[in-house]
Amino acid sequence: MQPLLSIRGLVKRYGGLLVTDHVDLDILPGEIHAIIGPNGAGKTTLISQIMGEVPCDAGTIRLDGQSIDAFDMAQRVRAGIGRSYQITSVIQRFTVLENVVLAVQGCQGHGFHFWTPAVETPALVERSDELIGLMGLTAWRDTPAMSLSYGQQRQLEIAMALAAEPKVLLLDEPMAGMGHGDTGSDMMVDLLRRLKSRYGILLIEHDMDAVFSLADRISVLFYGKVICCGDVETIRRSPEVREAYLGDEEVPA
Ligand SMILES: Nc1ncnc2c1ncn2[C@@H]1O[C@H](COP(=O)(O)OP(=O)(O)OP(=O)(O)O)[C@@H](O)[C@H]1O
Repeated sequence: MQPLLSIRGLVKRYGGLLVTDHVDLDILPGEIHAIIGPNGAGKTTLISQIMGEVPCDAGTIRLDGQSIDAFDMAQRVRAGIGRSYQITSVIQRFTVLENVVLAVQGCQGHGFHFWTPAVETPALVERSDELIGLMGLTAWRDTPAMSLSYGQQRQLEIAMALAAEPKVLLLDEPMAGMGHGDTGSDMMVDLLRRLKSRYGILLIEHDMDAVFSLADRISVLFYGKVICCGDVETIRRSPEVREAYLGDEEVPA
């Protein structure tokens, strides 16, 4: 099966610091590939390189077989790479629908027609409702974002990232700020499981319960280097991974 995203020999240096150390990584269609690693291992930098926000010092990135190395960020988004941010891009006083409509409108290149509010443009509303449904927010469609729970705001962010119709979705800590096993985090796990049939997903997450229940494959990053890549069992059993990252932590069953 051809990978949706294929990374080879990716390098990033900040002065003498090798932050991304010749990373190879594939995301297959329908796969959640998680990246775990201690703070400062280089996870966010790697995502930023894939997105084109941080320039690479060496290596290649292919999307669906096509090199995107020369693409800027906007071209990468158009080619099919989507990202949700740790820092929210939601407009708090807008409703769920208004936020998603704005994202869809921006991605579809609709101009602003001041005489027709975007929320009254049927094609935009239809597509937005689909994304709102996909992210489990239909009951909150007309609720201002500021009245949503933290977890629902993260769901809204992902709905907005999906507006660009990505092939690959890069998720930077979608469970951040939610407690282990709270309803928001359980809900997000269910939603991501549903999304993976439609998108390849690269998941950065510190919540190990979530990672172990969702990931098809896990790459462990340590000082910028992938020290182990495999399925959940391989990662759980790897003495190298335990030593480097999991330590003596109780690994979820
Ligand atoms: N612009 C920069 N200039 C210099 N060093 C940087 C820069 N951005 C990141 N770094 C360094 O690169 C390393 C990797 O950082 P990065 O944020 O990618 O790690 P991370 O694994 O995402 O960490 P966390 O889990 O805490 O989010 C760190 O040592 C960080 O200090």
